Amino acid sequence: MGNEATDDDMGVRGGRAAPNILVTGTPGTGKTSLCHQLAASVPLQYINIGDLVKEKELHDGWDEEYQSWNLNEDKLCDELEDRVAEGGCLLDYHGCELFPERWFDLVVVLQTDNSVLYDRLVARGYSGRKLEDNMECEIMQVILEEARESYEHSKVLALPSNSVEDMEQNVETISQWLKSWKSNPS
Ligand SMILES: Nc1ncnc2c1ncn2[C@@H]1O[C@H](COP(=O)(O)OP(=O)(O)OP(=O)(O)O)[C@@H](O)[C@H]1O
Repeated sequence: MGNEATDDDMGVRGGRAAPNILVTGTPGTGKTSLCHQLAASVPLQYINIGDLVKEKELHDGWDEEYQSWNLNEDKLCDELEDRVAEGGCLLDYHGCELFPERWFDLVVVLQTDNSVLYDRLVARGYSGRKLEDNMECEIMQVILEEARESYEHSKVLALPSNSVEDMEQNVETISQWLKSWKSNPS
C-alpha cells in the first residue's frame, strides 16, 4: 500500500498534513504556559482562544460577575474553521465540548492538584464565586469528563501540571506524540 493515504486515513486524520491539538483544562492549570513552550519547539501554530475572542469580538458582551467575555460559540467556530482545516494548529481553551470532534487529533487535558491550583488562582486575583467555581471544576474533573464525552477516548490524554518538571515532561510527551503521528500513516 506504500504511503498513499487510504479513505480510512482521510477519515481518521481528517486529510490533514499536520495534526491539530487542543490543550484544555480548568483555568490556571497551565495551558498557556505549556502551549508557549511547545510552540517554541514544534511546528504548530498557537491559537489562544481567549485572546482571539477578545481581538475579533467573538462574544456577546461582558460578564460583570465573572469578569470575562460571554463567548459566542458560532462566531468562534466560523472564525477557526478554515485555519483548523489546514491542520497544524495548537488551540488553548478552558473547554472542549463546543468544538467539532473532527477538528482534533489529540486533546490534552491538564490537571493540577487542588492546593496548587488554589494558590495559583488566588495569586491571579480570583476570589468569591469565580474562585469557588473553578476549584469545583477541577475537583470534579469536569473538563476531563467533557473531553471523554466529546472525543474518542484514544484521543484524550490527561497530563499532570503541578510543577515546571511536569511542564517539561508534557512538552516531551506531546513532541513524541507528534513525531509518531507524522511517521505513522494510519
Ligand atoms: N506546570 C506548571 N508548574 C508551575 N507553575 C505553572 C505551571 N503551569 C502554569 N504555571 C503557573 O500558573 C499560572 C497559570 O498558568 P497559565 O496562565 O499558563 O494557566 P492557563 O491554564 O492558561 O489559565 P487560563 O485558562 O486562565 O488562561 C501562571 O502563573 C504560570 O506561571
